Amino acid sequence: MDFADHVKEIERVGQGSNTGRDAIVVESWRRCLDTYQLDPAQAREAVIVSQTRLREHRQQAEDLVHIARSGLERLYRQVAEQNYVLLLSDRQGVTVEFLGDPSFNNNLRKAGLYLGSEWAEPRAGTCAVGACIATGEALTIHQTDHFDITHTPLSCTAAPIYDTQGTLAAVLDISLLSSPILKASQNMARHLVSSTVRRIELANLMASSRHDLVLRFAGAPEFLDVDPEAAISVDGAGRITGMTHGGARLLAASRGLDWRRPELLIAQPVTDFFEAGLDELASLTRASLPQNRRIAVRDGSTLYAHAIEPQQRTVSVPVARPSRQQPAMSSLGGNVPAVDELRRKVTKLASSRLPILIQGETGTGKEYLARIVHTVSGLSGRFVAVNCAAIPEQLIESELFGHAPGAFTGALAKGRKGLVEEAQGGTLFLDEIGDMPYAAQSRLLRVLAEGEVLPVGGSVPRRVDFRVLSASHRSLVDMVAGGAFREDLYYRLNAAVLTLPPLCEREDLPWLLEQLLEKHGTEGRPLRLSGAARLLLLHYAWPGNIRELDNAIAFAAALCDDGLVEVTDLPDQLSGMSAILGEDSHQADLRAVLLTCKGNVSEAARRLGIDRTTLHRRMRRLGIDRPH
Ligand SMILES: Nc1ncnc2c1ncn2[C@@H]1O[C@H](COP(=O)(O)OP(=O)(O)OP(=O)(O)O)[C@@H](O)[C@H]1O
Repeated sequence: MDFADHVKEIERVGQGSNTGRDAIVVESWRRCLDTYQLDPAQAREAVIVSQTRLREHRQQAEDLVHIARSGLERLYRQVAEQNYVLLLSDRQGVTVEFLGDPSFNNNLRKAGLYLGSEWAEPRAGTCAVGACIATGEALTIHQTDHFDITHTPLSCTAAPIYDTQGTLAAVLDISLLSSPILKASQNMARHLVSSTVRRIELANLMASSRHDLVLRFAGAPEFLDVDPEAAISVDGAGRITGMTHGGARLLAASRGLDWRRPELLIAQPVTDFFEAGLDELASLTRASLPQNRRIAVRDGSTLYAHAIEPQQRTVSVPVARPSRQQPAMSSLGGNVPAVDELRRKVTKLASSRLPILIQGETGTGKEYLARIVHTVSGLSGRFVAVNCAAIPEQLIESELFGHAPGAFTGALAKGRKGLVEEAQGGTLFLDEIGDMPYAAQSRLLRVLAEGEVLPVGGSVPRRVDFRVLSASHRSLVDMVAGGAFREDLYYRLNAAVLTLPPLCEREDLPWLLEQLLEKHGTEGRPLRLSGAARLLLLHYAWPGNIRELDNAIAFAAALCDDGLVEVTDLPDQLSGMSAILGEDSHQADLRAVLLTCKGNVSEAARRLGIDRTTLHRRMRRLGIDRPH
């Protein structure tokens, strides 16, 4: 379909004709024409917000992104081979998290599939994120369903993420730059996105309901403990305090209410919706088999339920908030030779103020190490981290070096300091330095060589004094050879090199695991692992390195009962492995305990808190022999 036909079709729909599009598309086109007064004949470039606004949006979405990350990364791994990119946008439609193949960066950025792109309907016209925000439904906006001709090559599928109070909090989207003609090709994508959202909402509800009883529901007992469809939280007085979107729909359906009106559900007595008292609901714990945990809903249907007791906590700490403290040298790793060697190097280099290039795959802890270097160096200024890949190309110079008064139309009249000056007396950490555009590389080189920064549009340089650390997961040497990275800048940045190994090579994995169990536990009470969960965590290949491990533990912390992480609380890519091990989790748990006790049944029974006869009976039932 060419441009003129596309505009004509939108105009016909605006005049009330039916052109065979889905109702959801027709309604969005009408909103674009009537409410936002957009002109289909005028193509608009994708809008990318400034780095400063992006930072604000990301900060607001931080908790959610942290909880969502494990789900996002898993989804991305499932779809990346088909060339999908993944966006998480906040409720204003601003992309706050992005996962995509960096080799397509330029095309993706142009298409608006990037960090900071703004996808609200009034800005971008009909698109999946915008229509999802407007309707609250999961949907696909395929090619010419888009209002704006700029976006018609794309096929985008999005699902809303609701917070525990039933308000739309974010949108998860997967998009293709080019796609098969048929819209039906995206049905699987919708299914994948929706199930990821379900798990993210469940993790979010678990993380925010530590004092409340959580009830999870499924239509079939087999899925209850592994992939519940809905969940709600209930306080000690039996009132509903939170819900996943599935939970909202379930509650609303049980009384013939509208799920879009969460105020009719939140704070209502749970007994209004189920044929059961609070005590009865609270008794539906894992102590009884899933098939015995049936519960009658007020609309006459039957569900299976799983009650998770509130966790006893004295201080309320949001479990999902990442620590903002500067890590100390001791937190670099366990006492193994490779880490000791790294520690020795860091101690020597930290006080020298030499520029250090930190190398390592993504998620190996490059920024974490940079923070340690900053702590150890004792510099009095701030640690300022800049992700060069996240700043749109046209803004990178003004973000880094600031701009002089009136340098841009619409820019602040007073001018603004850049991030380089914010690092005055401290450390500037340039992450993904390989993504810095060539022109900005030249300016950075001048700053480093002369100790002066010249703001964009300015004529008077200002003196700066800071330590520069940089990192890249790409090989800068190759980039220099290919002419994409300035050789002279490369030599300025890598006066010294620190290399972080991938997680699968780290001998201190058990130590790291303990740190993260402590980090994601409640105050003074680290998370605990079942034997099988520990085995899986120690044997998994960890393609995503420490970040993936960190996310997996954050995810498990949100899902687990009473601080004990079992196999079913781990992200799917791990819990799936238990089938590979060929054992159910009880069997693997017992086996692990027996192994650690070197087959001593009395000791194993003591650790499990049961007597020896019971342990022998369980071993017989599960077909386990004593290890020799
Ligand atoms: N030694 C460590 N101990 C505990 N947590 C760590 C350690 N190293 C890294 N982490 C955690 O792992 C996660 C990833 O670390 P970081 O962001 O530093 O990785 P990165 O290599 O900079 O990633 P990217 O290449 O994507 O920028 C963070 O949540 C960080 O807190």
